[in-house]
Amino acid sequence: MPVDVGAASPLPYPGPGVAVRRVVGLMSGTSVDGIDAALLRIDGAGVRDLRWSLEAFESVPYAPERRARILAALSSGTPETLTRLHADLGEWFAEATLHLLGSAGVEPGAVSVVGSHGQTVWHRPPVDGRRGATLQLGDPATLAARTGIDVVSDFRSADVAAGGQGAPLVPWPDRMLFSVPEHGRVVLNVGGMANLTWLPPRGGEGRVVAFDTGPGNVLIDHAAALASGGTATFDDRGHGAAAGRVHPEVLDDLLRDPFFDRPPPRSTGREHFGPERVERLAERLGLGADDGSGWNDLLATLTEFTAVSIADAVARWLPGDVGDVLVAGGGAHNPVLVARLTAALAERGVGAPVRTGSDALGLDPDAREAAAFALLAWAHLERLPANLPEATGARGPRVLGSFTPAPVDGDAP
Ligand SMILES: Nc1ncnc2c1ncn2[C@@H]1O[C@H](COP(=O)(O)OP(=O)(O)OP(=O)(O)O)[C@@H](O)[C@H]1O
Ligand SMILES: CC(=O)N[C@H]1[C@@H]2OC[C@@H](O2)[C@@H](O)[C@@H]1O[C@H](C)C(=O)O
Repeated sequence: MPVDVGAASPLPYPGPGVAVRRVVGLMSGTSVDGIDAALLRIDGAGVRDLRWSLEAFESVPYAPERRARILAALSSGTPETLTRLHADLGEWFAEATLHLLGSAGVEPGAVSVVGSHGQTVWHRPPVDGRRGATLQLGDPATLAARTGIDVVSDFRSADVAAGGQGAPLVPWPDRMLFSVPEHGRVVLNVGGMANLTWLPPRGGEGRVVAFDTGPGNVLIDHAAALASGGTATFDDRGHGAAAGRVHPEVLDDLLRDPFFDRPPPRSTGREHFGPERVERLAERLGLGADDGSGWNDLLATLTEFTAVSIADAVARWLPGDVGDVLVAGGGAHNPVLVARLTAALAERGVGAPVRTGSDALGLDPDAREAAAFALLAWAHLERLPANLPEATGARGPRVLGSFTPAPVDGDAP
């Protein structure tokens, strides 16, 4: 797919570049459901004549004990458990990369670089003049050693060091992947958190607007886990929510969160919208282990909360025409959430079609973030700044990521 992203690199292009690259992108998101791995083929050396195609994609779910370890480390990790997890995630990311390449029949030697987002442990945006801080785990040296491929990781720190939020970072790839000349559009990710990118029509005036809307599936997931005694990790296709009734007063309280009044740039994470909130709500509603319909009401309330907070953000903060809303991320698999979002948008005067699926996006919606980190790694190799300061609040454009070379003589275990 040819793209013209409109903005040339503000930095000098360093050299002739490499005409065709294969690049792997890895994402372990705030849902902690698994590792998404995408293999992109990128043709062209500069940003203006870039062509790309998704050659392979795999989502490798975390085994329950691995997921439990990550969640425990995120909520109450010690220096030791976090350090061990950093090393182990490096091994797991390498496994996922080699598995992806094996399935695609591509030799590691044919891959230029792996762009590895890592697992966010903590994300503190800048507030009241205090700088932000963010940390993603997943040792890049281990990943480079096991795969024999150079790695770009730690994508958020340069933006944070420049006074930015360090998130969202998908807007730059989004502009390449999804903008169209005919109309403006919203690309929405409903993962653990939810974030959106508003793209002005390609080639026209207007700046990209992007920010975190608030929670995605994180609260719904935790309610589903509590409701099932730990056997479920999400509300499959929204069945629980569909069977429940919204608690209007709980919904109002949730929507009163000051985060929603904060204008962009803004970002958030599990530190703010996390499982503890659900535990407090379950206590407030007096939900016991066998209270099936009570849990369904909570699932309905949290699903409504997620949908309404996204629709409010679209209606409140976007500057221009919304021709359509493309939904990516795991939330696209929840028809109840998508239906509630469509209705909430219409209630706010946004009648744009809400579209899910590969036909709408032009690639597998579950692959969007992993593909984005492949493009961000490519941008690093090309020395292209890839944060959008208007989205993150950074003082200026920055080349994102840290480079870890693979050992020259290989180092497989
Ligand atoms: N069949 C389904 N029914 C309902 N929800 C689903 C289904 N499949 C996936 N999901 C939801 O999608 C979530 C995973 O989404 P995704 O992989 O996009 O999140 P992530 O990348 O971890 O998050 P983030 O984008 O915030 O980093 C699951 O935790 C679940 O809530
Ligand atoms: C700190 C962090 O990991 N943030 C994630 C999270 O998941 C969704 C939303 O919150 C987004 O801001 C971000 O990820 C995407 C990939 C981004 O940076 O664009």
